[in-house]
Amino acid sequence: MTVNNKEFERYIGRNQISDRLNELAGQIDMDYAGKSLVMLAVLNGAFIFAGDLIRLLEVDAEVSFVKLKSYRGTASTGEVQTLIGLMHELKDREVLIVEDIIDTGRTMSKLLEMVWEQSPASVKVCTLLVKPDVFKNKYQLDYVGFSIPDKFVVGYGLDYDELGRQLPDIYKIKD
Ligand SMILES: O=P(O)(O)OC[C@H]1O[C@H](OP(=O)(O)OP(=O)(O)O)[C@H](O)[C@@H]1O
Ligand SMILES: Nc1nc2[nH]cnc2c(=O)[nH]1
Repeated sequence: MTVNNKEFERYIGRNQISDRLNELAGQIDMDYAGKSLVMLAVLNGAFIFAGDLIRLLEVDAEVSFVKLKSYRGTASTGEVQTLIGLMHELKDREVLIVEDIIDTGRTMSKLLEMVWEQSPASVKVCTLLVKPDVFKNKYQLDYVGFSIPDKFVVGYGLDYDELGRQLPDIYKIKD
């Protein structure tokens, strides 16, 4: 499979993603039983994951978005830009941040600071993917779909220079 002239191979299939989402939704429903949450999804990459996950939840869930950007091509720029900031009243709310991937952890670190400034009742992080060799457990991740090696991935919302987001499976770059 080619995206923008780079070769990728299938890595996590749609059925595996779907099974894992059901498990994550079950855990979230249990943890937030009797409460309502605000799902804060990080654009662009998390739009598909957040859309699929929210439809599996039984607890009351509002949805809100921020748009942050740090990647260019297949590498982090080291700088996290806020393209759309927080729009939702988060004071005293139970906030569940939803990301497609945590790599260096810089994007999430910046977002956690932005969210805690709003005095929410609680903040938890749900990410579909994490690269533990890069992230090195810098802070707590409450819900993780899959831990993956330090390889660039696309599909299921994740892009390579904006292409590949529409792929239903997740692909990793060929060595
Ligand atoms: O842990 P980090 O090293 O900060 O990387 C993770 C971030 O990188 C990706 O976003 P990207 O900057 O590619 O923007 P996009 O979501 O619009 O594709 C991804 O969606 C995360 O937000
Ligand atoms: N598409 C994509 N975006 C990322 N952002 C941080 N890591 C990655 C990755 O492996 N793939």
